[in-house]
Amino acid sequence: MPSGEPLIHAENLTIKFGGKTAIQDVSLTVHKNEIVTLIGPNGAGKSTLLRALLQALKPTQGEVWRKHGLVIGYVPQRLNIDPIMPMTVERFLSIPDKRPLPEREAALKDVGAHHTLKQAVQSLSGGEFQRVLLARAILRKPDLLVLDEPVQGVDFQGQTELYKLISRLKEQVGFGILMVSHDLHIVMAETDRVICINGHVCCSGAPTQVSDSPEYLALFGGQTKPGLAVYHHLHDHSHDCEHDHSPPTSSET
Ligand SMILES: Nc1ncnc2c1ncn2[C@@H]1O[C@H](COP(=O)(O)OP(=O)(O)OP(=O)(O)O)[C@@H](O)[C@H]1O
Repeated sequence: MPSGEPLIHAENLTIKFGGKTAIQDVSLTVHKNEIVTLIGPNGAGKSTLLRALLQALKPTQGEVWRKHGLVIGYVPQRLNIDPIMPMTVERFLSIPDKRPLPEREAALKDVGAHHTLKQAVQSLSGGEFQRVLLARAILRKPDLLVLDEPVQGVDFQGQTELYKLISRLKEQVGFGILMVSHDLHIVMAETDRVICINGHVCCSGAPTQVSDSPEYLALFGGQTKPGLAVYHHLHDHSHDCEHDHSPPTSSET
């Protein structure tokens, strides 16, 4: 059981786009000092859920509760930087909130990317860019970090390093962390709780519980090269859970 205070709680969230149900009856809580990882196939509703938690999207049903005064640092899945207009990391870190330079430098040091300060954002490697995005998020001094696939485009070695870094930041600062990942194997070691969604919550629990479960083995048992395979939740297995596991369809309105 998580020992930290609850930071954010989603209660029975259902989100529909027109007649199409993206997520149905999804509940989750993230506490201080824990890492919760959301996994699920493409189109499972992970980003939709994050958007609702970030209050960028109003749920069709259900509610989001946040701790009073909660500050969230968000690392988006994609960020398009204009390739024509060079922008240094130093300047990038002052958007949208301008923090004093020493704070920006300290955030970059925290994520091991201080050397990039004067570099153009467009010239960074995938791993460096993810670290800079992380620095920008922690500059807000958040209680909760929300990371939508934080290692996208980063090689295997870099992914492991980034997850270790995220975990270290959690230990140092006591953030609550909610992240989306496709690569369960690598993220496992650094995660306190895994929630598998495919329109609804399929399974959840501590990584060891999940990884020992028949559901998990049916899904991941055959993967011998962690991190190299993209996770696909095929749903060609059975769960112990009693609810329906088919993805939501437009008829589920
Ligand atoms: N603004 C929108 N309008 C209509 N449908 C949407 C909208 N946003 C998301 N959807 C649909 O909701 C479903 C869930 O999408 P979402 O992006 O949340 O999935 P995801 O799990 O984050 O996928 P991925 O792993 O590919 O990023 C998809 O079927 C998607 O097409």
